[in-house]
Amino acid sequence: MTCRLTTHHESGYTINSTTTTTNTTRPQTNTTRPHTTPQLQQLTPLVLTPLVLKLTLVINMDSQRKFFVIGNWKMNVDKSRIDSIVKFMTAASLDPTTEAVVGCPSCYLSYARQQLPNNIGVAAQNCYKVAKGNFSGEISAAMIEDCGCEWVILGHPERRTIFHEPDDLIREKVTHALKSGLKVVACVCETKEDRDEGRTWQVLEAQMASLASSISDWSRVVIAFEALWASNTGILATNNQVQEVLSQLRQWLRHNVSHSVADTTRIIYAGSVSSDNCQQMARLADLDGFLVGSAALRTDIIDIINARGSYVSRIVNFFSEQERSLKRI
Ligand SMILES: O=C[C@H](O)COP(=O)(O)O
Repeated sequence: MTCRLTTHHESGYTINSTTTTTNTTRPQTNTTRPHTTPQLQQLTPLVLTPLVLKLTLVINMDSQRKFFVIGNWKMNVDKSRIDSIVKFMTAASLDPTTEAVVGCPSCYLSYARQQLPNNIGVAAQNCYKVAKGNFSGEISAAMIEDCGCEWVILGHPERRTIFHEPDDLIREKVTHALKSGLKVVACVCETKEDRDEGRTWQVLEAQMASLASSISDWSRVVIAFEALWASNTGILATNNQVQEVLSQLRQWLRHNVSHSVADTTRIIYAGSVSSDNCQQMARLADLDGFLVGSAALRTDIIDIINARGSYVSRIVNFFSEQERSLKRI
């Protein structure tokens, strides 16, 4: 007998439990309890024990979208702070099923790359739209690669709001970065005014349309949505608010790019993500990771990198406990 149980969780995980027993028919005897259903009869210890012993849990970690966490240091580090962050990140046990990256100021890109192990990527926090020229104060995609880094964050909400970068400029930067071979964390965001005035989706849709027109290879792009009103304001976005936007972003990709891009593109959330809220959010169906600011400077980043793994561990532990209980019947 082969029994396949599939549970699809809101996180996007699928747990397949496959059990196999021999096909021998057990003779009916009077020892069968009269009030048990056929299903319960199957669960008698004699049958159950071999079943449970042969239980294999196959965790399909939605292999299409590897969990992605980027800790953005912004302008808050120097070499000594980088050293201390590197120390606690390298000492920790990081979930290998999460892709972990740090966002580093341009002057420390080489330094951070040299200090960090290869399982932690390094991203620049911005770059310009051309390879070289007279653009004082800017850096190019080629320079980022020359520093040994493979990621760049573009259209960060602070670039959009403080430095007034328009959609067109961000689009040109994304086009150039991808053409140069970098991978891009492309950000979209909403402000408090956008939300209060009910134009969240209108604003995000315009940003997405502009970005999408610049993206030729979606496999090298992660979309980051930031609720600016929930970043360092003391207000936290609820899980429902986050899931609602992420789901709309995925639907937008489905309708305007392709089903395959919608299914495979990672969409991550930013806005005061910390040790306290990351595990709850890691369960959201359309959430594939986090863009983290202030918590990336603290050991919180370890919990955040491990947030989805911890959720899976809890599910595995749950099944193990069930197995132990059934053995005790
Ligand atoms: O780059 C990170 C985002 O701006 C979020 O920052 P935060 O986690 O401090 O709110």
